[in-house]
Amino acid sequence: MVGTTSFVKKLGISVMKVSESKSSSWWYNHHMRAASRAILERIPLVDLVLEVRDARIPMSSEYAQLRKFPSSSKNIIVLNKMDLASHSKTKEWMEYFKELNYIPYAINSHNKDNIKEFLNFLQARIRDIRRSTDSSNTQTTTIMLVGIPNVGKSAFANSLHQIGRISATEKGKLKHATVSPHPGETKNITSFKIASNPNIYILDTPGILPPEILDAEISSKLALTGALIDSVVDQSMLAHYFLSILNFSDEYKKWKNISTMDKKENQIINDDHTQDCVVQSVRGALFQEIASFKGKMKDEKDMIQLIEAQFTTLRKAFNVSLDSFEDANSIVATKLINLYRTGRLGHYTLDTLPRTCE
Ligand SMILES: Nc1nc2c(ncn2[C@@H]2O[C@H](COP(=O)(O)OP(=O)(O)OP(=O)(O)O)[C@@H](O)[C@H]2O)c(=O)[nH]1
Repeated sequence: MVGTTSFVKKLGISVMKVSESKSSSWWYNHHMRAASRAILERIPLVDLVLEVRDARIPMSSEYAQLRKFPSSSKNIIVLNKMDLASHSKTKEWMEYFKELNYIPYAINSHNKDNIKEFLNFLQARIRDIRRSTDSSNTQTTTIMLVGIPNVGKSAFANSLHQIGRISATEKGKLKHATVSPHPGETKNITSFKIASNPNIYILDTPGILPPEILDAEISSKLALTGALIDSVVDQSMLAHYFLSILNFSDEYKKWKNISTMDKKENQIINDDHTQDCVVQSVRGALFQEIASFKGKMKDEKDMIQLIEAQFTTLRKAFNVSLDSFEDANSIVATKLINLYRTGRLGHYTLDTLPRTCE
């Protein structure tokens, strides 16, 4: 992955639509400004801040506004969506954050056991804070979740609320945060009880981005992981970006057996359009294109040729048969990105650890 970073820069891939990239701060509307102000006002008042980041981009998903506060033992970095990131890279990132005196914790918000372990860790942490601040008699602790859009704050808040040790009536059958694959769905700060005696409340907050993101590579990573609304992103360029990452990785090598299936089986896959069969078909198509590639990955022209060949094969794999080349490519791109975002095309950590940068 180290080589990909500079290569993607060389390719000059810009995933932002031209009309959008011209206007600065296009995502920072007055809702986000107001929410950002409300969050910043509350941070000094809460007992603990959980900064939720996306484990696939542990650095690029930083909640930059937290830098306005002195680094504090109150802050924990939650690397959510660990199920979508490279397991070994997540471990390395955890070590890196520990070296910087942060408290990192990797999690999959959809995994009950993970959430139970996290709750135990959280309660131990709260006991420590109470002891050190001489507030052991305090009956209520308030924790705030902060983060950029779509990192899974609401899914995390819901899971903590559902699994937390509180009575069934307190769980309030109807109370849950809005979870959505689209960024910017959380509009207000909402409180959820996650433990009783002593009480712990968690505040779910709207996702906030910095007013400007000047680095094209960071915006590509934010777009690919779903932190930016898709309407401002060129889906075809985003798919190019993803394919360049995939082609440089080792993930596709696991799909070798799919591509060696005999033609009859391939035919069945192409006729069957259940999600699993489409995924197999896509993996096989991507592997085959890379396996038959004669050029050099590090050569920009060769890489672009490979990606274009992959787009053509993917039209078949996704069963897209439109006459217009642009429409077909944009459908392929959208479908490909969806598969990546649900983890069906491998596990990638897109950020490179600072000490291993080229
Ligand atoms: N695979 C996986 N998906 C997750 C995880 N946590 C959340 N998601 C998914 O990520 C998407 C975004 O989750 P949300 O909880 O709505 O994210 P948010 O940070 O509250 O988003 P905003 O409203 O933009 O602030 C949803 O489709 C969730 O189901 C996780 O640990 N693993």
